Amino acid sequence: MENVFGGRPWSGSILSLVSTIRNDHEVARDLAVEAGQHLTRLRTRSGFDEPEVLRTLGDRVSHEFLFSALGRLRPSDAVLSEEGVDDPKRLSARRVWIIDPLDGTREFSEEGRMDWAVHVALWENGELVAGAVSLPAQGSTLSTVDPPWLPEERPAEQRLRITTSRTRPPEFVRRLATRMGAELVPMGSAGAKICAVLLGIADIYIHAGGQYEWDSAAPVAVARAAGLHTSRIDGANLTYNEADPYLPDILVCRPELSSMLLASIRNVADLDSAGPHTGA
Ligand SMILES: Nc1ncnc2c1ncn2[C@@H]1O[C@H](COP(=O)(O)O)[C@@H](OP(=O)(O)O)[C@H]1O
Ligand SMILES: [Mg+2]
Repeated sequence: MENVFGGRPWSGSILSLVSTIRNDHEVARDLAVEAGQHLTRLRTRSGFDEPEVLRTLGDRVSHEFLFSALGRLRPSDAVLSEEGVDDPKRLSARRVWIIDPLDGTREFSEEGRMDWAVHVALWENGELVAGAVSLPAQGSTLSTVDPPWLPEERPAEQRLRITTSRTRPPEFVRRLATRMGAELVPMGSAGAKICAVLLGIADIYIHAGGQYEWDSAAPVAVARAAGLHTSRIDGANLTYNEADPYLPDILVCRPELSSMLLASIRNVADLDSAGPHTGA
């Protein structure tokens, strides 16, 4: 029997067609993984003698791969990328991919560091609906295809671990950690830090003082799917695909810690505004 195009029966071609149709979760995961493979090859080929060149090439190679792959796989969707020109069409688009082609660019250019990531998220009608963070140097990818199980709750007597920027930790996070008797876990890359909370390496990620939507969209999509608390540090919702993609602060933590943390953050902020001698 011939098919409508006069060729051989369909069975083989349907199977191969089905295997190439991926849902949005799988697209996010597969693209994050493949971009990570490009970055790993680049790192091996280039070495670490010229970190600035490696950083520039890394941002560009990964952005170009992701941008063209999304153009092929999801031609009707808009893209907001850290490394791309901001296309105003995204503001009226129903679906927008928010990507950070290389998060933790500084760490990527330092030999031996494993705290850098590729972020791919999909925003649809006001919500993050899919996301993936690949950690190529750690050999792992966390995604909404199969969100990770949260690790066991830690016994109350154990010190909480707050992961924060390795190179620019906000001063108030240091004060918060001191007041709470918590330990700081410095690390590069917002994605790597949120994955550290997902994997039980830390309990809390806090940032303030500057960041953009692409730094957190994909890891927040995975964190929410896994059941973590995600918000601004004043407890407000994190919203994405805003006209201005600046999203300067974030709190990600195990859900049972969120009320206590938001109250502690408020206290530290109140003390800060009361005067420098009261803050420590
Ligand atoms: N004050 C600030 N202003 C703007 N971006 C910031 C920032 N602090 C951190 N970031 C961005 O957040 C990501 C994680 O930073 P950190 O490792 O210091 O925690 C980095 O993304 P990129 O590596 O994609 O540029 C970094 O540029
Ligand atoms: Mg980033």
